Amino acid sequence: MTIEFPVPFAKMSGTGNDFIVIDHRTSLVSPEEQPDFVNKVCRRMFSVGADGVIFIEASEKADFSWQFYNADGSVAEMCGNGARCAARFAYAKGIAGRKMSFETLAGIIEAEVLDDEDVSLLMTQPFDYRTDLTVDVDGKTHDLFFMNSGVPHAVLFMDEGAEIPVKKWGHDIRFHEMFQPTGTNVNFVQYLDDGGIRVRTYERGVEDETRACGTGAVAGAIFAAAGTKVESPVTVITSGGEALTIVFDLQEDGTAENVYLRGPARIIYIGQLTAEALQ
Ligand SMILES: N[C@@H](CCC[C@H](N)C(=O)O)C(=O)O
Repeated sequence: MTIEFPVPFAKMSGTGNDFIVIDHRTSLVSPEEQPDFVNKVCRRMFSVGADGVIFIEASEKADFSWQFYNADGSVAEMCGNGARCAARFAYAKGIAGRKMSFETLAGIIEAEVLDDEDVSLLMTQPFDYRTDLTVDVDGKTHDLFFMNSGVPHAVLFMDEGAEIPVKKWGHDIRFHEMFQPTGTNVNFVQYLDDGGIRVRTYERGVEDETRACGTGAVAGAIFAAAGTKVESPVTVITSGGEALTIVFDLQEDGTAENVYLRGPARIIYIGQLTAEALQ
């Protein structure tokens, strides 16, 4: 194994979506080792446990670059909650100032660390909108909306108060043939009385419901606004009960421009991974 132990890291939480963030400007884990390393350190109860791992790397085009991994060791192009954590980490470590930009596989993200623990992100432009799809779940046909807000997202609107088996339905849709070979994240959206929405997300690469998903909140908010039931800024209540704010310019055709995602990014603890974290 080409891993330089101990590996310093920060455990971070973006509205309950939790990550291990590693300053990797000096290489500690070789690229070939990274998927297995991630898979092992993300195991809850046996290691640190997290929804993903973020390696902060040097960049020639921006303040830094990142490599984002889901808990299962798969690479994702973007992660909204992880991006807020990466920005807060970079600011805390002096890698970037309050206002920064960083490279992701989805494109350059601009971020600003605000006065409190909040971070605001200018997201990449969503694309691949589909509003003509349906899917059969639990013996019923549901309208399904789709976009790529950095990563692929399916969105289903559910009645308020409906019991939603997120893990089962999410899994079935994530692996549905219409989304192969890449698969999709799956969001279940409910309108709230106060004008906001609740979004519960089944995440690809975690293969379960997570406590929050930033790019999923973006997709849910834009489709909800296109359906004229909410307006930007949209407050999204996540599965973990915390709020994200999505700001965007809705276009006449239902697409969105200038999409911002704002919410907390907390440094829970810092530590050092030993080789035993991989056992
Ligand atoms: N939790 C993230 C999304 C992470 C990537 C996703 N699981 C995928 O593989 O597409 C977010 O906050 O956006």
